[in-house]
Amino acid sequence: MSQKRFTGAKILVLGGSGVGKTAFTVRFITKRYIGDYAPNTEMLYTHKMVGSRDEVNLEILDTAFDMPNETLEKHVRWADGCLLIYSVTDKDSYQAACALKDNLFQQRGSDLPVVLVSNKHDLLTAKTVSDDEGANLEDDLDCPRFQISVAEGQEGVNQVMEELLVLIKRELVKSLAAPPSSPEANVSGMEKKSRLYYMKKAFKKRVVRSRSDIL
Ligand SMILES: Nc1nc2c(ncn2[C@@H]2O[C@H](COP(=O)(O)OP(=O)(O)OP(=O)(O)O)[C@@H](O)[C@H]2O)c(=O)[nH]1
Repeated sequence: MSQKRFTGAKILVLGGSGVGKTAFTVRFITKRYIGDYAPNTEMLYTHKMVGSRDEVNLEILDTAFDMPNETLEKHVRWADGCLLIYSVTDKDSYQAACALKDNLFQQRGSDLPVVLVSNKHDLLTAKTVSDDEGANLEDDLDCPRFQISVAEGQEGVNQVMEELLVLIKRELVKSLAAPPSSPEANVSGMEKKSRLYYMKKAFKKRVVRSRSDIL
């Protein structure tokens, strides 16, 4: 990402097997839904978004779910923002998203903008992931969640990308406003963020527990 102006961003697309990572990426870039994609392949796409005032160059990395851990870590370090996708018809993909969430937090604290995407909402009769489970993960990630169908429409895909770009821009502004710091200071800042995140989670759990004690 440019250090002074928002001219581009690196976007990581993560999620379990067959959740629609490629369908999402291809739909965003080409505005088409083909329906049949090469399974389990990693692909880096580049895409230029031309607005009324400026251009933004996007690199979008559509990942394969079964990548080695070192590859995942390298991708997470590379990214300016991340789409974490699960399928509402596939509980395993929800569990995979939960595991990926832990990985993102361990590496980047809360400084990596994430948008959670619950896909395949055209198949609600086959739904296996509840709204509460989706909301819990959204809460844990402290990020926006969109419920979409890549198959059925372009609008949800565009909204997801717009939101992620807003969050990435916000993170850029924040990093420009922060005083320059040493690499050591960065590490401890990140640890502080992770610690804060886990404290927040523990506090929430305690509040829920004491509420259920009262009831
Ligand atoms: N019904 C429905 N099918 C979808 C939707 N999005 C993707 N699919 C289908 O789900 C299958 C998997 O989609 P992909 O885009 O290949 O999923 P992926 O996450 O890239 O898969 P891997 O790379 O193999 O992990 C394909 O048959 C898609 O057509 C959706 O919103 N609704």
